[in-house]
Amino acid sequence: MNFQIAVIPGDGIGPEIINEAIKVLETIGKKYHHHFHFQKLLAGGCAIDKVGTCLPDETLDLCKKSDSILLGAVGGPKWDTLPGEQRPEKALLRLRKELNLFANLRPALLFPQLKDACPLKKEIVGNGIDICVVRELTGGIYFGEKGRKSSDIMGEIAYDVESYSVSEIKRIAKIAFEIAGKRKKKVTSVDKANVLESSKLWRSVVEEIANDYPDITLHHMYIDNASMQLIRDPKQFDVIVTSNMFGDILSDEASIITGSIGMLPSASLGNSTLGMYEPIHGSAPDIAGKNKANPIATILSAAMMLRYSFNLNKEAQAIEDAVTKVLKQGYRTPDLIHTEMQLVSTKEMGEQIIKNI
Ligand SMILES: NC(=O)C1=CN([C@@H]2O[C@H](COP(=O)(O)OP(=O)(O)OC[C@H]3O[C@@H](n4cnc5c(N)ncnc54)[C@H](O)[C@@H]3O)[C@@H](O)[C@H]2O)C=CC1
Ligand SMILES: CC(C)CC(=O)C(=O)O
Ligand SMILES: [Mg+2]
Repeated sequence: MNFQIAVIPGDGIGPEIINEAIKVLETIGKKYHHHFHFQKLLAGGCAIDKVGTCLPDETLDLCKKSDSILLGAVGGPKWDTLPGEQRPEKALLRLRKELNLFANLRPALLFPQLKDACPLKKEIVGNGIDICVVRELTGGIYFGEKGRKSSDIMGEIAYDVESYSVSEIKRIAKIAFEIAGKRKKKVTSVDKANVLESSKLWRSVVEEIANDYPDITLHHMYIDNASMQLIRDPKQFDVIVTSNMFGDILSDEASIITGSIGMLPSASLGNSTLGMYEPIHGSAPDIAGKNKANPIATILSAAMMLRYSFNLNKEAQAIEDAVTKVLKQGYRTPDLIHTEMQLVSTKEMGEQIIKNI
């Protein structure tokens, strides 16, 4: 089969990790007789430098026309002083919004081979950690009204508004319950309903949706407690459903108990098969250009693309199995390294995964 993939390498480590994911997909294409056509597109800081805007119209158009999108990361210190609307990160927010990719799935899976890289005690980790964070992606505080005003009494004021509609909460809650139905049948909805009005609505709508899923257990948890429980006893979680900002933060926290932020992939989905797939991490300016970044999160994101956008389940599994084998063989990028392991670069990790497909 033929698939048109829009590729946005972006900034920092973006191009390095994307190159490895493309090579992995090409290998899968050859082995299973699919033709993946990659079209590299500009977005982020590199687009600002080249054409003066973080999301050129052409990029958005071609993304809309493609079968799926694979993205590295955008942003970096070079563009940090730009006003919010012009920053590279705005490209990402616009892509998510324009393509209506409201559901961000972030599976936090501790590979058994990485137990030594997990900072938690062995008795806490037990047989492993397997959590799916379902993050609302096109609403909440990242998209609310924002601005500056001045007050005679307080001086300059900056504000960002968090708001959620019933329909936005319903559609993300349904996705979380559907996913939980295929897993351990437990949803933890994370909010701050003891303080925030938007969270009170969130909680009541999630409860309403839960009535349609009688075999799924629903728990509510405040975000502050959830952040602590994730470290104290991560095994209590199956599916976590939460708002845009809480999900952003909690998934970075979840990533480190799987060994490294370089391990966590994501799928951003909407109502069609068009999805955007990207690692959960950013452009990692501190290691950019050094061939040190862990490409596994991006390669696993490519596997999610095969599964969710193209329905190529055995091909996705082949990538995931190859990652497991490489970890078993002891290959580690610097973020995962500990004693007795074979230190490899970004490129070498990609090559080892390809060898194992
Ligand atoms: N999806 C995206 O495009 C995102 C972009 N950003 C942007 O990225 C830039 C840097 O943000 P930071 O807060 O530093 O977060 P970051 O996720 O880029 O990096 C945080 C830490 O994790 C490490 N790290 C990240 N990915 C890694 C990988 N694959 N392998 C090994 N180590 C890795 C970095 O070296 C750094 O020490 C900012 O401009 C930020 O706005 C941040 C998050 C997501
Ligand atoms: C621009 C940010 C919202 C990106 C980010 O941190 C994320 O999606 O995880
Ligand atoms: Mg983030």
